[in-house]
Amino acid sequence: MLLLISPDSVEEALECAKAAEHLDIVDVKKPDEGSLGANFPWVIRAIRDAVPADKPVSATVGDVPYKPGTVAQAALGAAVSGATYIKVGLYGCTTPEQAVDVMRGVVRAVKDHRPDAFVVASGYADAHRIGCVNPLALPDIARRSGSDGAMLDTAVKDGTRLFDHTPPDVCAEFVRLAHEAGLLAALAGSVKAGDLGELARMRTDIVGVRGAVCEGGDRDAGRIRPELVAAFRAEMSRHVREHSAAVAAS
Ligand SMILES: O=C[C@H](O)COP(=O)(O)O
Repeated sequence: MLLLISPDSVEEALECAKAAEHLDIVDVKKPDEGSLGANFPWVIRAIRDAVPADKPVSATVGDVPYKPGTVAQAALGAAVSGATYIKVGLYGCTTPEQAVDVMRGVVRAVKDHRPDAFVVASGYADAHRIGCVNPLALPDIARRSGSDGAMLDTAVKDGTRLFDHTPPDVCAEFVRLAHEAGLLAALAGSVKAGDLGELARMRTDIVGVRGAVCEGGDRDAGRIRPELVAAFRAEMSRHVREHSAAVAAS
């Protein structure tokens, strides 16, 4: 299970860099522009320069509208700026067809520039609150568009969490469908250390967090702290080890 951490600035990325040994992916976003808010190209570039070269940088392209051309161009901007994971929040897509349209444009724009980049189609666990595509439609959207991964986050950061909207059995089905389609499955949404057992058992590939590694658990007012990243990682590794031992014993 990989750990993705989302700083909102170069300063926070430097805090992440202090905990580099405990994380796998540094994810650039701008939370004040939405759950998957896009940051400026120069911030992505500066964060790429600030974190160790062996840590991939991910960037969110935004909570995007159904405008395939606009989104493809934005995704290319993120890739040109140094991100190798490109995450697109399919906020304005109300049907799987619209979402596939958007993601096909993104895949082409990004992979023409950088074939080894990793494109992630992101939906929302609380899709019912915003009227976008259903969480379980995401793996097929990612597969049909040639994306590399499917992800769920929460659209509304109001204290409700991934499992409040998409219970563990539905998340497990999401992961199963993603794996069946040959994709990586990423889950986020105010995930806390107490969720890691479930996430390990369902064989989640990437867990994305911000609030849980910020001071006071506050993703807005709190800042990312390296010691919280280290503690979260330790808990994650413990659950992965326990799950592997249980599988080996069964
Ligand atoms: O991609 C991960 C998100 O930044 C998750 O943020 P959160 O844990 O504060 O919901």
